[in-house]
Amino acid sequence: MADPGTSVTSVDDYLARILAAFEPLPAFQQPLMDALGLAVAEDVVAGVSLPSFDNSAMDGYAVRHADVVTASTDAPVHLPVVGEIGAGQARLLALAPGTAAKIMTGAPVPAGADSVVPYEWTDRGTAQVRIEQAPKPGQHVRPAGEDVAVGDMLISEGTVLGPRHLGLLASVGRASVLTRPRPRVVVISTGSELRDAGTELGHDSIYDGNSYLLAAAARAAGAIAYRVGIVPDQPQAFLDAVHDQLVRADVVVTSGGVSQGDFDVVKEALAPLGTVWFGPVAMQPGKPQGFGHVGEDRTPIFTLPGNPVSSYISFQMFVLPALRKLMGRTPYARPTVEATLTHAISSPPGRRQLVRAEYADGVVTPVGGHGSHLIGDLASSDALVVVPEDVTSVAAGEQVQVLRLDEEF
Ligand SMILES: Nc1nc2c(c(=O)[nH]1)N[C@H]1C(S)=C(S)[C@@H](COP(=O)(O)OP(=O)(O)OC[C@H]3O[C@@H](n4cnc5c(N)ncnc54)[C@H](O)[C@@H]3O)O[C@H]1N2
Ligand code: MOO
Repeated sequence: MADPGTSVTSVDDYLARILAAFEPLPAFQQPLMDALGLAVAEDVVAGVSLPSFDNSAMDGYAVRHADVVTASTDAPVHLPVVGEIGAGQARLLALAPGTAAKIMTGAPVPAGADSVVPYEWTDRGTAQVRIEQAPKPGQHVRPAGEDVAVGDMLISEGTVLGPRHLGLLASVGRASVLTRPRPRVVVISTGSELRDAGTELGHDSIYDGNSYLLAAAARAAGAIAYRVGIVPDQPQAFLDAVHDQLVRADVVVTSGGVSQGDFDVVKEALAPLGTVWFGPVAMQPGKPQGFGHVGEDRTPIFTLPGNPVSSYISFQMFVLPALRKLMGRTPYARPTVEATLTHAISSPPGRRQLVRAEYADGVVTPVGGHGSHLIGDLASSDALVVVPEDVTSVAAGEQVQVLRLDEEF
């Protein structure tokens, strides 16, 4: 992708070229709490069974079913109590016929016992117990291996680990799990007109929304985001900022400075390197794009357009799939869902248009105007209607494909 492009590249070709430039990050054993939200890179097989020994489901008395089978309120059975077994205090290993042992929930059922009588069916005796109701054979005993057997497949490769998976991993004794790390994404905004939120604005300056927008999108995608903030329209300052950041970057994302202007700093600084492709992509918003590699380690760099909506949509279309590939998460690109369009849309021929919209229950409503500067409208939307390249108008009531922006996938 070193040659500067002149002809328009299709969205699909551009994405395919980008994805071909990424391989999943190498996986390593990470402590469980660090693995939350990461894709597991191994098939996890149970090394122990769960429960790992027969244990009591109730506080009560471990007995042999045959000894208490006749017990009733009118004809209670009396048994001598020969010991007490608390969870984690397995002193009594075997129970002789005709005896009972106090047992607590979770404690191992002694050999010889096969059932547990809950306290509520007894007089809670300590030397001798009066039993007024018989358990069924095996009742209130949780047998070893009932839940998980040694060798069971617990979690298959590629699963994104959530709280329940981590609980299971810890329950089978795993302190760490093979997972791919979160990619580190450095986000840089370019533009001499930019000021950081919370500072004074001049008469011709604007607040830098993009570095927050993109860093937050990277974090929401599961990456670690470093928001470097603003770099002015000076090629050397830009190159210095990029090179300063490479040490902590798996991916660099910039915004601004990639179209046809006289101060398009990103293009001016990177084009001479010959390692970054710049060109128009057949998409609206987000026509001017750039992607390539910088620095000794050939760190991937996405140079997104500066208009906030273009920047965000470019992230969704190209950066997000690349980050997911690095993380070993599939599918790479956000899937579409079908919905009924409430209002007609027109679209330029030859470009895939992504229309800001609100989605609810299979119905999608366009939000605001087409302008790529309308970040207010962007924030009010939660979906993008995809109008294909060869479609120039869609009528109200037609079925369309929609990208739901806040959906996990
Ligand atoms: N003669 C042409 N002009 C433009 C073309 C074109 O084909 N020919 N393409 C337009 C399109 S489409 C887009 S998109 C923009 C992209 O321009 P740049 O990537 O060079 O971005 P800038 O010029 O730096 O900024 C564009 C716009 O966005 C505002 N901006 C930039 N950074 C931020 C930020 N961090 N936070 C908030 N807003 C930002 C900036 O002030 C400009 O208003 O080019 C068109 N022009
Ligand atoms: O194609 Mo630019 O990305 O909108 O306004």
